[in-house]
Amino acid sequence: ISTKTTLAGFEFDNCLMNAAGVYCYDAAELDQMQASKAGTFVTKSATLQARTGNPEPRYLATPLGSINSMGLPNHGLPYYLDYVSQQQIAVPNKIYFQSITGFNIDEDEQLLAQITASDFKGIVELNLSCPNVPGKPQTGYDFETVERILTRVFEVYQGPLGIKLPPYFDIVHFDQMAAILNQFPLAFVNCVNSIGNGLFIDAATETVTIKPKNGFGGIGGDYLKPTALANVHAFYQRLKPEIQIIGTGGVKSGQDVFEHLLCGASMVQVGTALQKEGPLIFDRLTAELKTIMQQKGYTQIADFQGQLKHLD
Ligand SMILES: O=C(O)c1[nH]c(=O)[nH]c(=O)c1Cl
Repeated sequence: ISTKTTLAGFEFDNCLMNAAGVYCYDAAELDQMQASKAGTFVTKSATLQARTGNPEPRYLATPLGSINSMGLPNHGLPYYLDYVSQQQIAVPNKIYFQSITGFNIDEDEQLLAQITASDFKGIVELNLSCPNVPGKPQTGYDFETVERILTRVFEVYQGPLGIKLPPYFDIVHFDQMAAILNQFPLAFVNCVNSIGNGLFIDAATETVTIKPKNGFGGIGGDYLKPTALANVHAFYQRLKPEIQIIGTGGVKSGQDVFEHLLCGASMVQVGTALQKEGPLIFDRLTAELKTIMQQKGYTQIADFQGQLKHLD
């Protein structure tokens, strides 16, 4: 039974990896991802300059998930390009993901120019959905800007590239976004980022639980799964077949992985549960997924990927 997958023309030994932001801030965390059963890793979203991010506390694990307002803390793009360059030599024949996010279209272009000038051979994940930079809207909710950015991106960058989208909650938005995305040679669309600007409070102290933005932050975990599956399936149904789907959100069991694949995902990312359990989670999720596949008589992901049945 195989859990390997293909994305952007590359084969991965396992269809599981981290979600950007989790276990990917520095070399120590990325080394742990490299040593895990994950098929590959994506770096923390990198910006032109290193950032310390928002004041702490800025992350809280809750019984059903997590809330975060990290504020894009990262070492800057050169740091991650250097790390990936080393890994391309140390662990060759493996394709890595570099997540990037600019604060405007010119920064996106500069980030891509740096990647082009480097020896990076992997896949770019352009993050259009950070909900936690005070004063900055989530680009993914501004459809005209998304179209403008993608037009410029594909004028300047020739390598495999996909985007990380926020969750949408309206069928018309799925239709409108898909119509925009189908114009571009995207390798993938990653659905979804956290649900932006949720609020988790402590009734005992009558206080919010994270410091930035009066306690408002991105919501992950169990709360997110039905929305994540809907976004994966909605875009799977609407996008041209050349644009594959990465499924992210609410994954903490092999069944959750199976559900994302059934909805149309080709790769599945793990965030909140990885933060809680650590990289050994990939051993557990892979074993649980294989058990489910075996019980159903499947030997490879293609046997059931995207085959979610409707009630017609
Ligand atoms: O606060 C963050 O760093 C952050 N947090 C998220 O939940 N999603 C993102 O894309 C980012 Cl960039």
